[in-house]
Amino acid sequence: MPTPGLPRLVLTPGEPAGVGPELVAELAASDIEADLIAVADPSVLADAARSRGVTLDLRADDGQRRTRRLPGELRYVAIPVASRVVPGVLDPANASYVLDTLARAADGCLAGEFDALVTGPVHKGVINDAGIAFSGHTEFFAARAATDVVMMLATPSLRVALVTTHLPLAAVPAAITALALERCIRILDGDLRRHFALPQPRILVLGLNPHAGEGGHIGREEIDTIIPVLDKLRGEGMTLVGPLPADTAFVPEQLQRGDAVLAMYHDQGLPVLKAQGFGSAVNITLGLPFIRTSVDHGTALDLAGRGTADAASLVTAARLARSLAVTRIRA
Ligand SMILES: NC(=O)c1ccc[n+]([C@@H]2O[C@H](COP(=O)([O-])OP(=O)(O)OC[C@H]3O[C@@H](n4cnc5c(N)ncnc54)[C@H](O)[C@@H]3O)[C@@H](O)[C@H]2O)c1
Ligand SMILES: N[C@H](C(=O)O)[C@H](O)COP(=O)(O)O
Repeated sequence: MPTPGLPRLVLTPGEPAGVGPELVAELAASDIEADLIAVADPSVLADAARSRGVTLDLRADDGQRRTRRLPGELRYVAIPVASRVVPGVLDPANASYVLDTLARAADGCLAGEFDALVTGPVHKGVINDAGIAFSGHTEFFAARAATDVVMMLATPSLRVALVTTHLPLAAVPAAITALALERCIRILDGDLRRHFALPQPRILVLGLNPHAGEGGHIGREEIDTIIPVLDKLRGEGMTLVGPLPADTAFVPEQLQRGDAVLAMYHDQGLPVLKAQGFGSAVNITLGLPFIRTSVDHGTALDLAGRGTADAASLVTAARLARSLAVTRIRA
């Protein structure tokens, strides 16, 4: 079979004052077998590489698929920042720049220009401070691709997916509707089969309330919404365990029963995953028509420009994106 060449991974460094640009430089210095194309201001990448002590060979992307990339080679699609970047100092003037990089990268994936997207961390607060409503990459790409998605974070031994993502805790119960839960489980089940070679995924579904509602005495969402959806989908052949009390669902004996945990909200599932694997976990958006992986950490403004931030999560995210892209290209 003729080799199609290297997979083309598009990278968005995220918040320019955060650690994202220097981590992209570090990734580019690695020997990952993929072409790397950053959508960014090339001067931000060059400054970040210098601060990291990394030598980059930066060139504009010509759209061609290459068969070889040497460590240090990084292509770029240029988008200029609006305001000079000072590491560690947020500037709302650059919020549109960040979103423009996400939009360009996603559109390139949708058009087949790139094989997968790997994102660095954005600062949600500064984008909102600039007057632009934004709750996260996951929601942004879902809107861009006009599809439903599911956020899942993974370490080598734990996968945690979320029914709801970035919304106030007070808004969570109303967001867990039968429709939303059913859509979420269908996407999770389907993408675990498609991308993770699990022919019959076993999903551990958490309850919303303490003790999964204690038979209705500590909340009724399990009885009124979650159990009926699980029963319906089990009837279609899915393997769904639960709803489980969240406090004991992550003990090793329980985790052995499943391939992924489905948490009802962000801080029900992610603290456990990050306590186990912070810095080397990957965030994957399921349900998109393109592959998107991301770091498990934020902008780490306290570390920006120092050259000490750990690139492990970005490197792991890029390796997973590459592997998923190669599988897709060969299929
Ligand atoms: N993938 C993303 O886009 C993403 C993920 C999480 C948080 N965020 C955003 O990042 C911003 C800051 O969030 P936060 O302060 O809660 O989390 P954070 O991950 O930026 O920082 C938490 C702690 O972890 C450390 N840390 C983070 N990344 C590190 C790395 N690569 N190497 C070493 N140490 C690292 C930081 O120094 C800090 O002490 C927020 O706006 C948040 O929304 C973005
Ligand atoms: N919820 C993610 C986390 O805590 O790691 C993070 O905020 C990034 O989410 P997006 O990929 O949707 O920006």
